[in-house]
Amino acid sequence: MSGLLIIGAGGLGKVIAEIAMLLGKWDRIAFLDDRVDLKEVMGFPVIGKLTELDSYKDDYNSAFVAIGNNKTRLLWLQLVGISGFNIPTLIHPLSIVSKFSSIGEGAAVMAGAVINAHATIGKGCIVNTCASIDHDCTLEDGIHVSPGARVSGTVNIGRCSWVCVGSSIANDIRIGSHVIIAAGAAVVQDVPDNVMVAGVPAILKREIAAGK
Ligand SMILES: CC(=O)SCCNC(=O)CCNC(=O)[C@H](O)C(C)(C)COP(=O)(O)OP(=O)(O)OC[C@H]1O[C@@H](n2cnc3c(N)ncnc32)[C@H](O)[C@@H]1OP(=O)(O)O
Repeated sequence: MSGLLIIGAGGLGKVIAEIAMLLGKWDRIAFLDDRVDLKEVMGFPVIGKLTELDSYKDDYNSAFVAIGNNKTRLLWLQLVGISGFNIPTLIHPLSIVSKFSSIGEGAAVMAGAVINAHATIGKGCIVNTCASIDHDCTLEDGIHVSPGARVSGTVNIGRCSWVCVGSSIANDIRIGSHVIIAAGAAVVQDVPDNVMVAGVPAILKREIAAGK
């Protein structure tokens, strides 16, 4: 047994802590969070700030980044790797994940999610509650597929994109990097990099400045 440090004690951190608890692989779980007043979440201690990461390496050999912002999550994932922590993949026991799929380090699959055969999920991705990723999809690093979103077969999604709650993507579609697909959208054609699309069918709503 060993220790798991969860980076970020917000909503995502809580869900991650519960999955880690259910998996039973760690004998202690703690958070790092920059809110000075926060001392405990769900019975797990908040033991320090994010910048203090390195000082906890002796007591916690694994770390998981639970930061909602996709770019920030990937950045911290890189830092956690450089610091030499093990980076687990956290899969809720009540999700359905094909043995023919692959899921990158630092990614999480929440309760009720389904990942079908030959889907590839990148590092630091979040497949949230009851979302589905169908066969032959490729999700690059740092993507968040929000609760109840549906990604049909053979869809490619670029780095750090956000598929918002309840949206759907038709099969054989390419979604660019740093894209936001708004809540409830139905995407039926390819989407370029750095845009927000919304509606049924989804149309371009605005551009997103590169790097945002
Ligand atoms: C466990 C969890 O909680 S995980 C988190 C889950 N959360 C989500 O999935 C977030 C869902 N949020 C949304 O969908 C939001 O609307 C966002 C993030 C897309 C808003 O993005 P923004 O770029 O800030 O959109 P903004 O408010 O500037 O709106 C831009 C335009 O898009 C429209 N728009 C925004 N969202 C939607 C939508 N879901 N459907 C249709 N149109 C929309 C706006 O009305 C506006 O239209 P207009 O230019 O014609 O007036």
